[in-house]
Amino acid sequence: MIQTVQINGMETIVKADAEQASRLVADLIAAQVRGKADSVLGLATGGTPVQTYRQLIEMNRSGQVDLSGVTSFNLDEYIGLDGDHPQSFRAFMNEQLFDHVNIDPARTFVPDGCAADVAAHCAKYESMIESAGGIDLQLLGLGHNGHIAFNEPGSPRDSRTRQVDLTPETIEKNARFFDAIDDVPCHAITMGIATILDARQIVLLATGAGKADAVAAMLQGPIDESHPASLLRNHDHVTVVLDQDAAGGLRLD
Ligand SMILES: O=P(O)(O)OC[C@H]1O[C@](O)(CO)[C@@H](O)[C@@H]1O
Repeated sequence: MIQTVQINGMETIVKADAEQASRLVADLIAAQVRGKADSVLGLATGGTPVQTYRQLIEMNRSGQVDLSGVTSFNLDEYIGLDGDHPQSFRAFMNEQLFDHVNIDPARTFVPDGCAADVAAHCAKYESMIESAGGIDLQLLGLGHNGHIAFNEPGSPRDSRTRQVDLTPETIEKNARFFDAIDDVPCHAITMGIATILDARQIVLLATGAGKADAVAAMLQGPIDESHPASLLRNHDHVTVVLDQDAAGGLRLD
């Protein structure tokens, strides 16, 4: 089943399964880069984009997409983990994508979870994005509680890159990547809602039945800071890519 629908102004594409949804997202990223070799990509971590990154690796190896001119900025990083820590988002990105494609490592940026002056680092991250020309395409996952990046419920719509506290729910969900829940950092650096909304195009990928409620609230609930992903409806170029399970809570009439 392939279905493309407009839901409250958001182009929503429902694919049969997570693999097909991930392939479509890889195709959208590749199309962006083919159209503009020096594209600035905003990238995400978490379980959701892993298959998309595998597809991109394959496409890069087979010459279907050249990432040598691309600059990337990741959404977030745990406070207290340096880039060598196996559970840091920098290590995740290196393992899942950067080490396997021809992107220039010097042009891959992830917030520094061990920055001595976090506020100054966040301000610099914002100015680096601006100096790079802004983000052409921002890839997003979706938290079960509606978070985007680490913008938890209640995050202000005008928020920019900053230090945040993680909710107990997010810590619990992300504990699967750590040996023990007590190892999960309680704080992170994240791009803000306004930083994300500055991207020229946003592609949000959500898969699995566990995301169905968050997807329905994002697309068909109130636009409200209590569900940060709903604020994406204030952007005019968002593509939501779902598998059937993640679309299961939508009213499609
Ligand atoms: O893709 P997952 O692992 O379900 O995570 C969803 C979201 O949660 C985060 O991992 C943060 O908790 C985001 O980076 C991601 O978009």
